[in-house]
Amino acid sequence: MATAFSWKARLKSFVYAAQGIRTFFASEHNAWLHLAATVAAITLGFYYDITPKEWICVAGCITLVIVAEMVNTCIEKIMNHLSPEHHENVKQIKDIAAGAVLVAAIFAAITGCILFIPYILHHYPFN
Ligand SMILES: Nc1ncnc2c1ncn2[C@@H]1O[C@H](COP(=O)(O)OP(=O)(O)OP(=O)(O)O)[C@@H](O)[C@H]1O
Repeated sequence: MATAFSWKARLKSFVYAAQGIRTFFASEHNAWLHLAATVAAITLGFYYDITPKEWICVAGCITLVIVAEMVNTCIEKIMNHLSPEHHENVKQIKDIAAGAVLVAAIFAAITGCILFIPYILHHYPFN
């Protein structure tokens, strides 16, 4: 039977999720790289005064990559916990999860180039 709805329980879930985000950024080296890329993209966005639609693209890319990395981290931790010994299936699972992050990061990098290169060329004409 479902338990009764409780705002206190919902608030607790929110706090636990925030703890998860804090743990991710405090302990994962890849998270620091994503954070550095995020700061760079936001700085460029303000510097070139990009449009609201372009901000949505930037925010979407940042979110996509960070969410992919968080899910990848979860999969790594689950596999390390359940199957610490070497196994070919574990390798495939971990590599596919890492590949998902790479796909997201390539998409974000391509989007960043399409978005920012015209601004850079416009502000610094080389000819
Ligand atoms: N238990 C395991 N069984 C088989 N292969 C594994 C196992 N653990 C890791 N691997 C594989 O070994 C390689 C290196 O994994 P490892 O997690 O050390 O590096 P990584 O992906 O760079 O990790 P991190 O992002 O934490 O630095 C990857 O191909 C991974 O799939």
